[in-house]
Amino acid sequence: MKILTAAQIRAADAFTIAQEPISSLDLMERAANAVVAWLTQRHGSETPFFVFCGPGNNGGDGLAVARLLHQRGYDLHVFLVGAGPKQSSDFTQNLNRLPQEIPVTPVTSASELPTALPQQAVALDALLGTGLTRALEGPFAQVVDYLNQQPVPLVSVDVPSGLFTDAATPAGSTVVQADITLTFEQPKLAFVLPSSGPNVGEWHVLPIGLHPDFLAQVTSPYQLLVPENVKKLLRPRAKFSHKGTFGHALLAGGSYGKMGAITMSSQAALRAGVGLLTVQVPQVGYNILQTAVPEAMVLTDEQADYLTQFPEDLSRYQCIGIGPGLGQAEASGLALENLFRQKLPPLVLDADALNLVASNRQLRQHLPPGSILTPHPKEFERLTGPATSDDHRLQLLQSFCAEHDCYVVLKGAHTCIGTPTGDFYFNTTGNPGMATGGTGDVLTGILTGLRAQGYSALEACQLGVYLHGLAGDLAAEALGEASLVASDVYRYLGAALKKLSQNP
Ligand SMILES: NC(=O)C1=CN([C@@H]2O[C@H](COP(=O)(O)OP(=O)(O)OC[C@H]3O[C@@H](n4cnc5c(N)ncnc54)[C@H](OP(=O)(O)O)[C@@H]3O)[C@@H](O)[C@H]2O)[C@@H](O)CC1
Ligand SMILES: Nc1ncnc2c1ncn2[C@@H]1O[C@H](COP(=O)(O)OP(=O)(O)O)[C@@H](O)[C@H]1O
Ligand SMILES: [K+]
Repeated sequence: MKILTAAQIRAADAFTIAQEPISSLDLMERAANAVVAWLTQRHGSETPFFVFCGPGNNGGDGLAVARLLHQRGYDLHVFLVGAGPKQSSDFTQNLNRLPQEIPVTPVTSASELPTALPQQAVALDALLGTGLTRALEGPFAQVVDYLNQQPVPLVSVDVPSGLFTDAATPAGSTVVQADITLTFEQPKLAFVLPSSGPNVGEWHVLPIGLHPDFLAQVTSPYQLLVPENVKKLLRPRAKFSHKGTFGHALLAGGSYGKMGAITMSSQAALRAGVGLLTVQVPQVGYNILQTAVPEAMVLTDEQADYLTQFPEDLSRYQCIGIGPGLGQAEASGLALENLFRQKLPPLVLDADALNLVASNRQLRQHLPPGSILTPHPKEFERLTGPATSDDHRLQLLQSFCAEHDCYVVLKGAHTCIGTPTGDFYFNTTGNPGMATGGTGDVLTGILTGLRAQGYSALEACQLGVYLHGLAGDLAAEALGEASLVASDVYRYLGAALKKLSQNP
């Protein structure tokens, strides 16, 4: 699913109005109906709604929602902020359509608001949407400060008011802290970035029938990984296939005290469906691997505690994953330098392999093209230098991927896959239960296992990142977020694969 800018959404709106055709007022009605359907499914008519409307079409949505909720027997109170000469015509028409029984209070300062909203109420933020042009001040800022302090669920229509959707929101400005955001047709870039995402709360995309021709032809470098698209990448296992059909992966890593990392990567590669797995570990890891992962073959280094070499014959492997638990011994760095000089199958580089690359210019310059790198933000900034904002981080991601012709899986709440072509894919699965040591090692194993099966680098990234998060979600559903540990993620990988393949 594409992520569009505010200008593209306005163009989609205009195209739909002209081509469907539909009046802008009726399009607003469709949007309001979608919001009302969502709200009434979750809140019975005993819930009073307090609806805060700005002067533009976002406020117009709020007024239409108020009318439709009233028709369904809900108690409402509407507050108007900034209405006047600038109000949009659809706002005015919806204000005129508002039944007289609904109390309407124009607000010019916070002192005109109730001391506190009743605890059983829901507040609806329809102050400003994608038409925001500057940081909030005056009555808008006062009302938003007030809303952020109320002990009631706060639901934003389209966008939390005060949040810039496709540019950085000025530091220190007032922004709605939504519990829920009901956004129209397409998610906004600000929803998936770490500095603005927390304001959005849980978000849901409500289709409002924007014209499919426009959505098909509009281009955006930003996409969301959604099950309908990711599912298409899955390759069924043919009846007459055998273990050779599904590739032979090599995982290399582990060091004294860090054998768990490579052990979990190994489990994950197997659960991702690889045909054969060999694991190269220092001698200290031999018994551990053979006991914990009996399905894997194990090669040992001549060193006891860390890796100093890679197997001589690499031609038998379809992918090599390097890094989990590797450590940063100088000899491991030298082994990596030697490796990068050879003709190689596709690589997945993680953790200390990335730290070694970051600290060694030789390695950085000879990064094999087509490699997949899986840094968390700190590892990423070791590779590129510090990012000053979310936008800057995306720029760094784009230039790093282009310069090194590689794929970077920048891990986070919405993991972002950067590509050499400049396209970005944001993940939609995963949960805070996955913020626990070792879940990244599991991802490395999944990516290595998929790449070895013949998925392209981009396919492996999309499928692997999505499935990893989905496995985490299924694990959290069964066990709760706090107790989730990394090994649960590979234990639920089979269930995630099954769920994705059965997605309608
Ligand atoms: N296709 C879709 O997705 C559909 C979208 N729809 C809805 O339309 C919304 C977009 O509506 P919109 O363009 O009228 O903009 P909106 O956000 O209401 O505000 C504009 C007004 O606010 C003002 N203003 C701006 N910044 C300000 C500030 N800081 N402080 C104070 N004022 C400020 C600005 O005036 P300015 O002073 O900038 O000239 C102008 O008067 C969208 O989010 C969705 O809810 C649906 O109805 C149907 C289909
Ligand atoms: N809040 C969150 N929501 C979704 N996914 C998360 C969240 N926190 C962490 N994750 C995921 O968990 C993994 C953590 O990886 P990483 O930081 O490398 O951990 P480790 O090095 O301990 O293995 C990443 O895939 C990341 O996307
Ligand atoms: K809003």
